[in-house]
Amino acid sequence: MTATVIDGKKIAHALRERLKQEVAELAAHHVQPGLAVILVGEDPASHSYVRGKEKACESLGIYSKVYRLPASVSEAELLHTIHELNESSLIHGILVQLPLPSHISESSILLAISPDKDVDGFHLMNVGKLQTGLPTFLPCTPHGVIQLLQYENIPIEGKHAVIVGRSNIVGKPLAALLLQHNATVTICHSKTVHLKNFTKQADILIAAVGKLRMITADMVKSGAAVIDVGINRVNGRLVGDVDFEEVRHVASAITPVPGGVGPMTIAMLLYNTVEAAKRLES
Ligand SMILES: Nc1nc2c(c(=O)[nH]1)N[C@@H](CN(C=O)c1ccc(C(=O)N[C@@H](CCC(=O)O)C(=O)O)cc1)CN2
Ligand SMILES: [Mg+2]
Repeated sequence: MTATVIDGKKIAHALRERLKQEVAELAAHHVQPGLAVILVGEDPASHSYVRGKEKACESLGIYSKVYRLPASVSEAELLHTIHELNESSLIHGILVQLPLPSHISESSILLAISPDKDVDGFHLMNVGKLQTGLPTFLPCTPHGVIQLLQYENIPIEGKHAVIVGRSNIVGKPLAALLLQHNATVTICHSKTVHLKNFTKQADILIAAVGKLRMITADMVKSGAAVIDVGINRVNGRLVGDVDFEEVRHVASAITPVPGGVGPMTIAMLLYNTVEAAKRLES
């Protein structure tokens, strides 16, 4: 078997074209969606993602403002900036790029963002809504994964989805979303004993660990759909958590890195920003 390679760039592009039209329709009603991004510190990867977000907003006609703050910024200063943005009529979406420096409490910062502007879907109120099945902003990467599966007509209902990784930004919210789509969901993590016994059962296998090529062909059931959320840098090159060249001969569908899930993360952020503007301006 040779897997279909899922082209996340193409699917993200199609979504962005749809959003561009929506932004134009909003402009006709004198509404311009606005996104504020707060970036703390000098991490080069975070700077690169934020530039990607800025450029994506520009290409759609979304207003964006980036706050680039030094790693030494205090939690109080950060909270002050968020409180101002909560009140700003130009801003519909607020995002704090993660990770934050260790002297700042991530949970206090995320809790300060107005849930109505929380386009990452990380505020506890929105985390609770997702768990409860109430409408809310869906976290961008998990939502992107669902979109990829749906675009490729990969069935979710009744399927066994195995997620390797239990982070708050990918593993846990993705489990909630897959459950909403009636999958049977297993979450594995670094302390899982006999990981392969679980991954081998997956109809949909999601790798979100951040460990280079940790999913090898012998861990994958023949015909499974394999989604690689991993981002690892090797000598400046990006590599996922899945041994792509080997696993593509076992899976029925597979996402590459780069060009798989990554572009969808930004597309879903744009989607949430447009949604936020529609809700706040209606
Ligand atoms: N507040 C948030 N912080 C972080 C999030 C998030 O959703 N919200 N996710 C990640 C980083 N991230 C967005 O912030 C992100 C990661 C990767 C990509 C992407 O487009 N990847 C490309 C390759 C890009 C490259 O060459 O470096 C790909 O995979 O094809 C976009 C966004 C952690 N923090
Ligand atoms: Mg990718």
